Amino acid sequence: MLPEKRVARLVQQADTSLTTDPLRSRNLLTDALAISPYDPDLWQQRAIAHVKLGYPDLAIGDAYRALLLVQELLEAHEESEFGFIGLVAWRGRRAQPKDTFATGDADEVSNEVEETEGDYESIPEITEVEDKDLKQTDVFARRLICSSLLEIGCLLDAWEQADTSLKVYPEDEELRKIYQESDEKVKQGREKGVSDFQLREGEVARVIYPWNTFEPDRTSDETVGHLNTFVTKASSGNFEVKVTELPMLVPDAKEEGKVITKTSRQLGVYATKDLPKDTQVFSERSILTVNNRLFDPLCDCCNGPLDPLNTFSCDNCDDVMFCSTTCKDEATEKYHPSLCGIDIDFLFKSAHTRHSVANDASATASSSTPTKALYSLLLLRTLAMALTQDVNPLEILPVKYLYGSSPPPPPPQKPPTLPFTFPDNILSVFHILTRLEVDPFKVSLHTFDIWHTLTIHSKILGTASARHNPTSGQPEVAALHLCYSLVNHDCEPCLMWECQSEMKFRTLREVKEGEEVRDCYTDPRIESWKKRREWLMGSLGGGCRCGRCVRESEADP
Ligand SMILES: C[S@@+](CC[C@H](N)C(=O)[O-])C[C@H]1O[C@@H](n2cnc3c(N)ncnc32)[C@H](O)[C@@H]1O
Repeated sequence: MLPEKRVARLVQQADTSLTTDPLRSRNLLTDALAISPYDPDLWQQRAIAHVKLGYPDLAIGDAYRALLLVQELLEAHEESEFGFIGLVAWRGRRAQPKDTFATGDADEVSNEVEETEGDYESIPEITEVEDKDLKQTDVFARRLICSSLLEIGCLLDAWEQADTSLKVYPEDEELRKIYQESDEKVKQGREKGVSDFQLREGEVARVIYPWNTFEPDRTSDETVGHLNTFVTKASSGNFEVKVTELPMLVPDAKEEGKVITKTSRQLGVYATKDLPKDTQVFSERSILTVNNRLFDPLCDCCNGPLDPLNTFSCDNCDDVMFCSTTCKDEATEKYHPSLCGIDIDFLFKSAHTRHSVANDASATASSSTPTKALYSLLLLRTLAMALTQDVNPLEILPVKYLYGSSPPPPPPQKPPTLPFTFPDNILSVFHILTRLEVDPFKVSLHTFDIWHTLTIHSKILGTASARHNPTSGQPEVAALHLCYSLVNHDCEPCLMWECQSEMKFRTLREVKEGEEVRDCYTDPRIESWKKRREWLMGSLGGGCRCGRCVRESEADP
C-alpha cells in the first residue's frame, strides 16, 4: 500500500477514536508519524490527543513541531530542509479519498516508507486553499501551545507566545482570550513580587507514560537481583537493595492529610552488616557526568581532577581532556564520537548565566541538586551515549534503572509533579537535537521524542548529584550514578556523600545490620523544615515527610 494511503487510513482511525480512546488515537498517530514525519497536521492532531490524555507538556512539543513544519512547507520552494518532502507527503495524504477505509486494519499493511527525491522545480506552487489550510494548522498549533503553557503554569511563556501569535493573527479571538488571561495572571504575579523566572516555571504530571515499554519492573526479583550485582560491588558487600514502601508524597500541603496513608513500592538500600561511624562504605564510578568547563578543568569522562603534566586529549578535537587512557578509551567507545567537534558552548554559557535551580540549590553549597543548565548537559551526555552506542536513551545504563516516576495513580489521586519550563524542556531540547545533527521530526519518534527527554528529565531530577565550586559556590559538576541513585532521602541521614572522580559514602553514625541507609538530598544544616521541603520538592516530587520533617512541622506548623 502506498505510504500516503496508509497514513490517511491511520489518521482516519485516529480521528474516530479520539473522543472514546485518546490513547489509541495517540498511538495510531505515532504510527502515522513514523511513516510521514514532516506532515504538520499529524503533529497537530497528536497534540490534541495528548491534551485529551492530560499531557499538555507533550502537546506543546507536538504543536511546536507542527508550527515549525507549517513554515517549512510554506517555504518548500526556497531553502527548506524538510519542506519539499513534507509538502509532497501532506498533499499525498490529503489527496486520498475519504471514507474508503471503513474496513480492514491499518496494521495489516506494510510499513515501508518511500523516500521522495527533492525536485524544487517540478512541485507545483502552494495554492490559495493550501495556504489557508496550512495557516489554519498554524493558528491551531499556536492556540494549543499558548493554552497548554497557561494550563501548566508557564505564565510568562504563555503571554509571550500569545503576544507573538497575535501579531501574526490579530483577528483570532481565541488567541486574544488566552493573551488576556495570561496577561492578567502575569500582572497579578508581578504585583505579588513573583520573579520572571518563577513566572516561567510550570508543573506537569510526573508519570511513566502508558506507552513507555522501556521501564523495567523495578521491584521484580529479576531487577532487584540484577541491581544487587552492582550494589554489592560498589559497597564491597556492605549494602543490598530491597523493595521498600515509601510514603506517597504530594506537592500540595493541603492534601497531605488525605493521602499520607498511601505508600509507593520502591527500592531502598540496606546495610548487610553493622557499620562503624566515620567509615567509607561505598565507592562508585560513572561516565554519565558533566561539568562546566569554564572553571578548573576536569576530566571530561569521570570529572576527576586533571594533572596538568599528564592529560590526554581527543585525537580529533581540542575540546576535551581526560585524566587517563582508560577515561579516553571509554569516552571514545561510549559517547564522545557524537559530540566530537560539535559546538555546544550555548549550554555552557547558559550554565554560567542561569544559576536558577529547581529549588535554587546554588544557595546551598552542599545541596545535591544540580542547576537546570547542568540538567541540560546531562541530557546531552545521555543522548550522545545513546547515539554513539546506537541504543535508545532509555535503555542505556544507568538511565534505565534510575527512578524517575511511577505509573499514574488511580483517580482522584493526583500524580507527583515534574517542574517544566518551555525554554528548558522544549526549546533547549530542539536546540540540543539540532546540534547533535538529529532530525527532530524523524528520529524523535523512536529515540528522541519529547516523552523520552521528559522521562530522562524526571530521572535526572530525582537522582542526579551536583558538586559545587568551594570558592564561587556555583554548581560545577553533575552526575548520575546507578547505585547511589537507589539510596532514599532523610533530613537526618546516616550517610554523607562526596563525589570527586567517584561517588563515595561515609557513615555519619554507627549503622546496624538490616537498617535502611539514607543520605540527605539537600543540606541537612538548613534549620527551617519549610525551606528544606521547598528545596526537596523537585527531587522528591512532593513535600518531605521524613521523621525530622514530620516532628518539626508538628512542633512549629
Ligand atoms: C534517588 S531515588 C531513591 C531510590 C528510589 N526509591 C528507587 O526506587 O530507586 C528518589 C526517589 O525516591 C523516593 N524517595 C526517596 N526518599 C524518600 C522519602 N524519604 N520519602 C518518600 N519518598 C522518597 C522519591 O520518589 C524520590 O523521587
